[in-house]
Amino acid sequence: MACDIRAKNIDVLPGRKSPTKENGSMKTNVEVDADGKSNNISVFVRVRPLTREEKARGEKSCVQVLKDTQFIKVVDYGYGYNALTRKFQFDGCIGHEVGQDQVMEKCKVQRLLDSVLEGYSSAVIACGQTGSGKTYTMCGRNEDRTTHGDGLIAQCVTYLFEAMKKDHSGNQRSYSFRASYYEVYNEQVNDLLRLDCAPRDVKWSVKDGYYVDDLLLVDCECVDDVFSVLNEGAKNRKVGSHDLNKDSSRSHCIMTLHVDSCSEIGDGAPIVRYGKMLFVDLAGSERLKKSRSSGDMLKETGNINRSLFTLGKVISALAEGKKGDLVPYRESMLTKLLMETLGGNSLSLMIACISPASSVVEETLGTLYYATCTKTIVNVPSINIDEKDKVIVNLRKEIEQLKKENILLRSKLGLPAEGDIKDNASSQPDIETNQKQISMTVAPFSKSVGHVGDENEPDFSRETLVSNQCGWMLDKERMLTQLRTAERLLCNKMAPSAKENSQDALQNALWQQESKARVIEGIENLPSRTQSFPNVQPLHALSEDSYKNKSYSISRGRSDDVGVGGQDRKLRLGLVGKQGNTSGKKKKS
Ligand SMILES: Nc1ncnc2c1ncn2[C@@H]1O[C@H](COP(=O)(O)OP(=O)(O)OP(=O)(O)O)[C@@H](O)[C@H]1O
Repeated sequence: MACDIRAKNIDVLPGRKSPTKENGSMKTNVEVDADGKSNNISVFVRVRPLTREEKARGEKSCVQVLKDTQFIKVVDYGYGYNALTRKFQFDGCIGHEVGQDQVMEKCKVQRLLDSVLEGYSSAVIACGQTGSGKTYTMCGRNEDRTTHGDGLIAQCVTYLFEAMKKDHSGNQRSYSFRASYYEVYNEQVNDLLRLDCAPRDVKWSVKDGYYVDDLLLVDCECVDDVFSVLNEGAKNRKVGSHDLNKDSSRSHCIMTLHVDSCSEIGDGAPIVRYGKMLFVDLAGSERLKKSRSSGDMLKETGNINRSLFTLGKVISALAEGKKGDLVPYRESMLTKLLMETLGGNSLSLMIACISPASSVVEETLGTLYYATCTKTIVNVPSINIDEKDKVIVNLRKEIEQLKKENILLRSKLGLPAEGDIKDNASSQPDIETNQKQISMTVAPFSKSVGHVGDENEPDFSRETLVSNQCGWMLDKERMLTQLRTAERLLCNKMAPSAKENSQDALQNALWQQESKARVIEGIENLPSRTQSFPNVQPLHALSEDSYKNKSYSISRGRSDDVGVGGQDRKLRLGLVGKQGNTSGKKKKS
């Protein structure tokens, strides 16, 4: 393994770096998590009990979870009387006495699932040597591999569906749920839900990074639909038998749940968020001397160990703070597909599974060093949202900010509260009338900001400020109306020409916002009477045409080109699925 924390000879391994915005962001268009969520990858350790065979061989347990459950102690008896003890610290350690039903809570997976409903990408990765309990943790006890078992995936799916039902966000939301399941086997990607097709291609896009092309995405309307997907995948994944595990996974398996949520805030356009939950069950590293794999399994073991070695290199590079091309993601298929999860924009959690058997203490220590490196990796979680929606969300925030500023200015100027002015489209003539009345009231004192009343002397009289403030207020009302119209048009998916109009309206609103921000900035920084007056112009001094003739650029989202192929197919399990890439965003009609 590439990570050389062992060389530093640290017994209790170091704490976390404080989250930084710069570390490891894969995307440039991310919205940084504003809720103060921890951005480090969380790492938990799970120790399985000794198996019947191990007990029969007289194996001793060399692992102990300490009382406060953040520390774990490993005793290496290989040194005879001078047994070497090493202590590690993680977010949590789960002893062999802890049952399946407590794993989700102990590992604080709910936090990740709630984030998925908010539109974040999250991931749970199970790692560890062969036979350490990764598949058991993720999929549960499914000896015949036909039931979903009581593993973490099943519990998470149940939680997600219950949370969607409750919809405790308070917003009116509708959700759509889709699932895919694939494996990375001998550096090839196989769709576990369609065995009849050739290995899938892994492609790259600037916005989504690496993704599996043309993967079957199954629409799931209830928990049982997802369990059917789980069972189908579990049946089809490559499994082999060797001395360390009779049901050993020969591939890395990734199950993805896509949770798209559509929320309507106020009377504005609905905002679509693309949440995603990844469950990664890695194949275990194995020593041929101990596993005694043979035949085809030799090649599989070679590929598993090679890809895990690259994963170790990636983790090690990220832990050292390396970025960009210095992180060797491209060296294996597995690390390409985990790019978002390790050092990307996902909320990630690793469960390092270990065996307590003293005969595999070296492998156990290896897993714990690996996990220690991982906990120093900082991700930059972001909500997955279309560019168009992002513009709307940002405009809404800006409007809220301007409203607050408006209230403040009004209270300073002793003006009545804002509610007196109607703000819907039908009130447009009223606004005009209001404007006239206000202009008449303040006419004797009215001078525009930027106009110099007396040759060199700018007019800072209270009346001028009142006049300007009134003008800006009316502009704001008009902007709000335009923005709402634009939102409504976008929302109603109008004809292309109408879309153009709505785009214009949105652009106008944007431009007016910018101008207004400049004007407000101007008044906030009013110079003293002896200084020259800032070169600003009140918004109402500009005609509609003057800003319509300007050219503006608004970047459009890629929602049209990252999509799910439209062709419906019947799964063997009787569910209707759609082909698509793992980015999972729905293609717009
Ligand atoms: N926490 C646990 N409690 C009881 N039994 C467990 C536990 N964890 C694992 N086991 C048992 O240990 C054996 C190996 O587990 P599992 O197949 O999940 O290992 P794995 O890490 O997925 O191995 P591989 O990498 O070879 O696929 C299984 O028989 C499983 O039932």
